Amino acid sequence: MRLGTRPSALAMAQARTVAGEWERRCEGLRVEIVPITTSGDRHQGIGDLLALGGKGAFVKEIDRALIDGEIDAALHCAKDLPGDVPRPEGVALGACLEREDAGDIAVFRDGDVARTLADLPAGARVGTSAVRRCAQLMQRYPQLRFEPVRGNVDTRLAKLDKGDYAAIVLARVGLLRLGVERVHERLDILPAVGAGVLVLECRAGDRAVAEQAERLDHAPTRSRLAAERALLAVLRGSCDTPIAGHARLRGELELRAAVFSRDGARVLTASRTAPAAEAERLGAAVGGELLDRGAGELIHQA
Ligand SMILES: NCc1[nH]cc(CCC(=O)O)c1CC(=O)O
Repeated sequence: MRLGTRPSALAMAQARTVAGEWERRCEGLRVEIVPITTSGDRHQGIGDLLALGGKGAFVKEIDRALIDGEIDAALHCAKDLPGDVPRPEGVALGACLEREDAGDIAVFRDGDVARTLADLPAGARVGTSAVRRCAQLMQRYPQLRFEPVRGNVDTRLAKLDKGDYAAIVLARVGLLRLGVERVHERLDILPAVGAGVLVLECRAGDRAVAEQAERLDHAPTRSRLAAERALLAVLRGSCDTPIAGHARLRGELELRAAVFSRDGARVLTASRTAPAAEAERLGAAVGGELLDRGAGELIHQA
């Protein structure tokens, strides 16, 4: 089984874990990891991603390799799958792996006295790329300067240690998967759609791989992700839209979502519940409600 993924340290660590788990669950299976450089990996400068046409930049080359038969399966962070365009026709969802932590954290320099964002002096620079994070944090910490920081998780940590920033905001799961222990604060902000979920994709119509992929599937995560991605599709969210969405499953599926202005001064929130079997409809309903209340204008302005 040739499993394609990005060559970043995080993607490779994720792929090694998933490959091991897959081999354990499928007798006789051997998984070979195939690193595939995407345009997103080649262009790590600020603004480059937008020029490349959004988040699809991290998946396009891998989609192509899958469709062309160079790999049999692909591993992606659900968060990196574009929300405004459907997945290509030749690509099918094989498995949603069980969700880990969906939360965001602020990471501080080792040895620094600051251990929370509230500890930082006024004017301190905090590196965070996602507009969703900036919008929510600027309102709570108006004394701090939130500035874009791009690059892989390891690159961002290096920029923190070099002194470019007093703190950086990252996905908690990134550090967990890399096995990196750092001084950090958990942030109580609404997560990104798909945060902390890995998806395994296969070629549409490839029964053999689909059957093996099923062994890795976690049905509750699949429902939660379906609701979140339906929300994103209705809102036509891409990499640079300040949208948050997080579904929980406690008997029923509950989806909470928010759309922000770039500075976070304006916020629209919505939340609804539905049976897990109606995940897509739930996502569409929450998205529809936000659009009715003016989310389209907020997203357009952002
Ligand atoms: N923006 C890139 C990205 N895409 C997915 C993750 C984290 C892993 C995940 O959520 O599965 C990250 C790093 C981050 O946001 O700090």
